[in-house]
Amino acid sequence: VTEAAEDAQDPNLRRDFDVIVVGAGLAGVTATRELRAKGKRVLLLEARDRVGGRTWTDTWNGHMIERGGTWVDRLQPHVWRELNRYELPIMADVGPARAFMPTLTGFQELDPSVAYVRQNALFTKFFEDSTRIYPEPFNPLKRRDLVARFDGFSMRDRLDQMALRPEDEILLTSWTSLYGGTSKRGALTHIQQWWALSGGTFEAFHGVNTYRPARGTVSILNAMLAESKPVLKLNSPVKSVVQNANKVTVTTRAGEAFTAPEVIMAVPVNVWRTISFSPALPAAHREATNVGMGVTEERKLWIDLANPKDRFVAESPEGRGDPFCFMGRFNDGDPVVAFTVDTTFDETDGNEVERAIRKIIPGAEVRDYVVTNFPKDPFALGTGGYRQPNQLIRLHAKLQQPHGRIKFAGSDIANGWNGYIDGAIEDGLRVAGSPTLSGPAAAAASAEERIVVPMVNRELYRGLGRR
Ligand SMILES: Cc1cc2nc3c(=O)[nH]c(=O)nc-3n(C[C@H](O)[C@H](O)[C@H](O)COP(=O)(O)OP(=O)(O)OC[C@H]3O[C@@H](n4cnc5c(N)ncnc54)[C@H](O)[C@@H]3O)c2cc1C
Repeated sequence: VTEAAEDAQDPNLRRDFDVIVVGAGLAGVTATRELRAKGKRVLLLEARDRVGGRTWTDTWNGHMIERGGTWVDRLQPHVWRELNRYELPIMADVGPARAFMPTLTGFQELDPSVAYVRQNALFTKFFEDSTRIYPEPFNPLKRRDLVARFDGFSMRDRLDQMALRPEDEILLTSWTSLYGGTSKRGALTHIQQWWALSGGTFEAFHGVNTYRPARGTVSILNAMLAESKPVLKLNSPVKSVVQNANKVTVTTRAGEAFTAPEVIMAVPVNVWRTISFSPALPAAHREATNVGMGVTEERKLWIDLANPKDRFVAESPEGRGDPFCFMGRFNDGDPVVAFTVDTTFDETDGNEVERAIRKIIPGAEVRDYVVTNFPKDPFALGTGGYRQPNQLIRLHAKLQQPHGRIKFAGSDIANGWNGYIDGAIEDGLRVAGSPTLSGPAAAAASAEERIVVPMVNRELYRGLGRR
């Protein structure tokens, strides 16, 4: 059968492709679009019945909710460029009217701008070396020598080194635990790089959690897929990937086999260990997937609170038995979003959930809630990527290396906003051989103005509050 004759066939019946992309998250879909633009015949295999992976726009009790990744920002040039390219509208959270912040004995209610000023000073000190060790923040190993000095540090080590007054330290550990799973597990260099990517200011570091696609993160994926029209097979979890000198055979759990000279694995690092590779993965890849790169503690809840009904934010310190490190309602009428990394907390028990919120806000009343547990999901096995101490220098560059005919992609191994939507898109570009953005190119993408950007006041808590 000639290639032209094959192309005339229904592409859904093809078994042989130029590239097989495994995983239809933002990295896999970005890579697919780029390869389609280069004229490649691409098969995109996705385990779930939906695209998007660790982003998941859903409807719950009449609300559009994001069960995974949500916020995007101008400082994240890869996603910003996509929003502009497809003219996808964004919205800004209005932000909280009240802040519940931890004290040594409980919580106090503060004006959000007061909480913001306090945290600003503490975060700025926490991050004081960050822009120096990351002079080119999209190139994490540019100053390998400087980064090496911090590579073994956890965020807990940094807190210990700062020797803060206890009442100050507890204003930081909601964040260091949320991002790392625990402050001890999370590498200091990872969050330092995010700070450098934010330009080294608290306004921007906090502010990257302000805007979100008004039609959901799924609107980015749908726009990319509509443009590139790959052969997409949902409900097709890949079981094995076998390569020989000429081609790779990818077999699904249902026993369907497909071949291509090149395969892109755009599944989470933590999932690699559940797929059989022949020959076996290189040592660095095996280590990464066995130790884990996606945070394995985090669960995200959307809560219908009958009381209070207003906009608020609440933060809890690590290790004190207050399970929701971060929660809040940022728009009138929205449900409350809450994150927990407390592995002793049973978020499936509604009484426990209500009790935990009442410790912060007496009289809180839970009407209903929904939990998303990506760490328990076999196709995620974790939430956003976040390295552990000593992983950056030892593993990062190696994980981007191909294994024969197999390439790897994903936010978990991205150079820039690793652990974010932007990192997934960046890494999808990289693996497809398309240019990624840094330096002046990143600045130009961030300056794009084809979409309307609601004005926010970045001097308020979480950079919010309309001007
Ligand atoms: C709770 C939570 C909150 C977050 N908040 C933010 C935020 O506000 N802003 C932000 O920028 N980022 C956020 N992130 C991070 C962001 O969502 C991720 O970094 C990004 O979506 C990862 O994209 P990816 O393509 O690298 O991986 P994934 O989205 O995980 O895509 C991998 C795909 O591979 C598929 N797959 C897995 N195994 C197989 C298999 N065996 N066969 C076939 N397919 C398979 C999966 O189903 C999935 O579709 C958050 C993440 C979580 C979980």
